[in-house]
Amino acid sequence: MENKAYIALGSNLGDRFGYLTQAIILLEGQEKISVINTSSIYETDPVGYTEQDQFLNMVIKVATSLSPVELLDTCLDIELKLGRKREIKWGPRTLDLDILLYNHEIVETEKLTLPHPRMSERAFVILPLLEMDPYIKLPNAREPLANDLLRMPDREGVRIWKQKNGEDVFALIES
Ligand SMILES: Nc1ncnc2c1ncn2[C@@H]1O[C@H](COP(=O)(O)OP(=O)(O)OP(=O)(O)O)[C@@H](O)[C@H]1O
Ligand SMILES: Nc1nc2c(c(=O)[nH]1)N=C(CO)CN2
Repeated sequence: MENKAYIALGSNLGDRFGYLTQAIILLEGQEKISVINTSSIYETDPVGYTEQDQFLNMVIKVATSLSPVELLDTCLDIELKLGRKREIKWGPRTLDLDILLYNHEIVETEKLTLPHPRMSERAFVILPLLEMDPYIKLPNAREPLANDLLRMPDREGVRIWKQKNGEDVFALIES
């Protein structure tokens, strides 16, 4: 499990907390994935398509022996298992899993882009990511990601919903 990846989770339909929890359990249940850290959970105003309910968002860090594309396919499978339907672009969803970073790799294919192309514009991604790794820098970036947050107008739309206490990865979803 030599590779490290960050995955963003989002849900704004139905039992939002239940979907995030199930996603983490299903990821951890994969033989080639181990969840090694989780952020707090944030409640966030919808971005892009704004006529929809608030999201719960969080970021997790995994160790994996899957390739980036295999990890993406696993995430897409889990989205489907948890009832994801693709209807409106950027619209409501039971579960969204986006791979933010995979080691320091840069990938630009039709199926997968790494780092995730919209991550540095999204306070609902950057805040939970910085909570876990405050000095993180994207591959090829000149400045740490924290500097992007300072320039961001929508960070007021991101509030802690369930604070992570302690170091145990599963403390958050078991409490
Ligand atoms: N880093 C990535 N993580 C997840 N999916 C990606 C990534 N790069 C490209 N994709 C592709 O994006 C496709 C569409 O993803 P999805 O429908 O979840 O988009 P979205 O979540 O609505 O919008 P956004 O991509 O802006 O978050 C996926 O099927 C996948 O092939
Ligand atoms: N607050 C918030 N807004 C969004 C989100 C999300 O996860 N959280 N996901 C989107 C499509 O990926 C579009 N807009």
